[in-house]
Amino acid sequence: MQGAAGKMGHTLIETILDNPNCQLAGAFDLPTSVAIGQDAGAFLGKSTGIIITDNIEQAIEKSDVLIDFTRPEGTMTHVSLCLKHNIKLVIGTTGFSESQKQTLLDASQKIAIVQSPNMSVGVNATYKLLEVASKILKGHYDIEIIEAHHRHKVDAPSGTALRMGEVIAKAKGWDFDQTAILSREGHTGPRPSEGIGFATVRGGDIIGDHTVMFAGTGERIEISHFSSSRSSYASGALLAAEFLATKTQGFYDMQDVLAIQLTKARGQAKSGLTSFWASPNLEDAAQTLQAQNNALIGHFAQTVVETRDDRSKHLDGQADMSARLTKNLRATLQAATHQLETGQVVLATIGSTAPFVGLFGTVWGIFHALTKIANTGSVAIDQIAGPVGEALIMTAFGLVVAVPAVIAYNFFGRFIRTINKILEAFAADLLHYFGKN
Ligand SMILES: NC(=O)C1=CN([C@@H]2O[C@H](COP(=O)(O)OP(=O)(O)OC[C@H]3O[C@@H](n4cnc5c(N)ncnc54)[C@H](OP(=O)(O)O)[C@@H]3O)[C@@H](O)[C@H]2O)C=CC1
Ligand SMILES: O=C(O)C1=N[C@H](C(=O)O)C[C@H](O)C1
Repeated sequence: MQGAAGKMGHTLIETILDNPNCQLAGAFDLPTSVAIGQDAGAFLGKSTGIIITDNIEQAIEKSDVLIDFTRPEGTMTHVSLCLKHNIKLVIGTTGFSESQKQTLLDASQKIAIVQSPNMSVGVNATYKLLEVASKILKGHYDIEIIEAHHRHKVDAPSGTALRMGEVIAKAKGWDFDQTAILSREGHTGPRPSEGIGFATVRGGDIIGDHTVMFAGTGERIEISHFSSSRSSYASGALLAAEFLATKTQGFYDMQDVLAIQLTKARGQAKSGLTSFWASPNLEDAAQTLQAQNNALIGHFAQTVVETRDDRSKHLDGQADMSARLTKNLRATLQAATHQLETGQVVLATIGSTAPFVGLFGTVWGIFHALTKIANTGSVAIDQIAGPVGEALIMTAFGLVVAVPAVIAYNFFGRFIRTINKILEAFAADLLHYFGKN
């Protein structure tokens, strides 16, 4: 964990300590930080045994993944260390220049990197809403993005606002660099119709608000996301770290990590099969799939190659090809399914817990109404209406959050089952073709 004493550093440490799948292996910060020498959990009153150090090499020694929420110049140093020690990287830092972005892309040829200006599930779902809105609002709707953050934020517009602009430009078929109006001042002239305007607000402790306005004639549509805690960024970063467990190299974003990109996975499954069966041999197939960044089908091809070449004297290597391939393909299939289901867990949790928030509200409101009646000894309507009204609002809130999550869960579930069927059939074909020799 780099930037361990920062705002995101603290939220991440807290989230890691609560996550049974992750372990804090090291924490470091700048030599000037007052936290150097302290236990990483000290701010929580906890002892983790991990001391915050300014010696990065020492801190990353025992790590699988480095999580970086710092500044672009810090990230550049961390990338070169990760390359040196072959460590995977989750990057939440924003504000990179074009050449810094290229450095990250180059590094991803050798190590696996997830980089996203916003790791929250909600913001990544919002990108999808923006894509749809941009496509269906075909008339004259001017697009403006307004973002607000705390007074300490150093980059503007926010990485999220810029990504929202890129998503919209892509959906519209516009060139983002040509259409983005990053700021306005003085005599600007009228607004161009093919333009994406940006406005930045900085103040107080605002965690992160983004609103995209589609302003038409006589009407306006707004799509907003408001963060009320940094924990959604932190849990997204940990999902990204888990996602990297099966990756050796490549450049990914949260759309790859979350189930939102299941459509992409289905496309990959179909196109990967075409490339695989069109290849002259297994090695070529594995190479083509790697070049296409098609890990989904690529892992299956790789499994067949590795099983065929396994000459080990362990029990594993002694069984006949059919038995070994069955076992290894089963493991590959399970890993692929687990990967596809990652985002499902988040949706299932939201869908199953949100109604309880509503139920809690109902119980709380009725309890208050009864307490008032008991204290005053009278049953006046104004004593009941307030608490029961609040109870109903809480109940409605629980349902408003849970219902879309359950719908999304079912929708993605159908997608996953379709992809699984494709992969199962492919695994059976591979066994049939390569299981004998
Ligand atoms: N992708 C996402 O979901 C999110 C991204 N962010 C991004 O993460 C970054 C950090 O945000 P936040 O935690 O709020 O910021 P903070 O300023 O609170 O924390 C940054 C930390 O990084 C340290 N740091 C600063 N410069 C360097 C450097 N050159 N090398 C190494 N470490 C350095 C700071 O040390 P010191 O304090 O001693 O200077 C501090 O500990 C920002 O770019 C922000 O935009 C934030 C939230 C969510
Ligand atoms: O600096 C922040 O705080 C945040 N930065 C990210 C960004 O620039 O988009 C993500 C989030 O909005 C919080």
